[in-house]
Amino acid sequence: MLHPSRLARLTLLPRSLSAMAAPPAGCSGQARPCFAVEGPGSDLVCFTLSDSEGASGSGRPGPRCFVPAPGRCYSLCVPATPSVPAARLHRRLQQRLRQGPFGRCRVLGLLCYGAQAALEKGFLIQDPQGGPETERALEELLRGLGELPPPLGVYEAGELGELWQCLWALRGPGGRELLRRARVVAVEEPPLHPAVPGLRHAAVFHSLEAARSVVEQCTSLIPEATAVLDLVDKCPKHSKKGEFPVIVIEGLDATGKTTVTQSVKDSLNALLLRSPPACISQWRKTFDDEPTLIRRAFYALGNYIVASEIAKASTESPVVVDRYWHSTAAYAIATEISGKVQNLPPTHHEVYQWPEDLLKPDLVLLLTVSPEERIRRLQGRGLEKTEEETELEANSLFRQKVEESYKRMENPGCQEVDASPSREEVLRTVLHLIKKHCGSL
Ligand SMILES: Nc1ncnc2c1ncn2[C@@H]1O[C@H](COP(=O)(O)OP(=O)(O)O)[C@@H](O)[C@H]1O
Ligand SMILES: Nc1ccn([C@@H]2O[C@H](COP(=O)(O)OP(=O)(O)O)[C@@H](O)[C@H]2O)c(=O)n1
Repeated sequence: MLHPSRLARLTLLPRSLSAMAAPPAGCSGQARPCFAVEGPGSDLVCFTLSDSEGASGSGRPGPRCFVPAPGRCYSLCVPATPSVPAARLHRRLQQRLRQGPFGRCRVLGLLCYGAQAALEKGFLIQDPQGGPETERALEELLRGLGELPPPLGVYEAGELGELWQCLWALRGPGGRELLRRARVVAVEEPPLHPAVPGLRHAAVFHSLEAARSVVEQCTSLIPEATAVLDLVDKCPKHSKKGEFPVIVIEGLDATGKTTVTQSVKDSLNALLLRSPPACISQWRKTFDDEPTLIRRAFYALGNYIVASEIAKASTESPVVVDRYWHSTAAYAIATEISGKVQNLPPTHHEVYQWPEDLLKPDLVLLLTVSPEERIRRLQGRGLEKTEEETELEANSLFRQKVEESYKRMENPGCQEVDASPSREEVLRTVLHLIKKHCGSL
């Protein structure tokens, strides 16, 4: 359970995060918070709250589709502060909303700007049947979080067809207080996806220290976190590359990375490494089940461990690496940015830049195949699919966002290789590029 004093602290944003707290341009100047509902389609549906009474008040009519007639609609949000307790609270709510009385509801991701324009993350819960059960269950869920539970938003249609939000603070056993009642008014989708400004704090880590401090916050909650930190701390800091070339192979699952890295290893007499490294692979499942903040910090630390392995190995032979920082960043960006490819951070954005303290490879090759060929290869391989792989298959938008994020990476960027031809031809192309970029081997 989250201690109330901790919950209160979560609402205070550190100064460095003030940029992340700014409401999107489409919502600036609004006294009331803005909301953006994510999915299930590729568009964000954005709305804000207005003081004006009645259906003829300012702004476009509220997004009525939120409240399924004759059903009801609710929202709950928690601070998006990139802290382990906040991330775990969000995850806990997400898991609870998949169970029991919420089974009949549609649950959509919600991003909003709360007090002092601080970004909050939460859920819009659409109950198609209405009735008191869902509201009762939500209250119970929130009260179970401690003495200062996040408020509950209840949406209802007015007599003139307008949409209202009532925000309730839950007090004492069974008590509640109306914090505000305001009209819901649709606004334009902001030019920048609301999750973009926070990416560098919540999902894409640009220094060992940033990732390390997240995993350090987990040591009392996740026993494996201490073991990961022990391994990281044993690695020399600021590893430097040896004289032999270091080649990274990136790409979506089943694009041929394992096949190519193995053949390059044999052809060049190279050492083959992979990220995450074998020494932390046994804890992958544990961290994959954690919220983004923790999961991505784990993979980021894996890259620093691999960096020290690369540094050592590249003094003796060429090194080929199966996935590295670009994978960690591209998957993190694609999972955090909902909706269409256009919602990704713009090209040259800071999230696409290589971390200054991480050993840089000489060459990064991005293997690409058509979605159809990828699925054929996945099926041919016949291995059990991970949750993320299943999502990739189901969600071609997600796949496009991962691939586009890879392509936007800079310093070093990824050089694309069409991996659709035969294994032999792909290997020839890859060896040719290595020779061109890294000289004679
Ligand atoms: N060029 C290729 N043509 C046809 N099949 C390929 C080719 N490269 C790899 N495969 C097959 O596709 C599947 C996925 O390849 P793999 O190297 O395991 O991809 P990844 O490591 O990127 O997940 C494997 O069954 C592999 O044998
Ligand atoms: N360097 C890395 C490697 C993997 N990952 C994560 O691990 C997943 C893929 O790993 P995997 O071992 O299944 O990769 P393949 O076997 O498909 O090459 C991605 O979806 C990423 O979420 C990461 O974040 N950073």
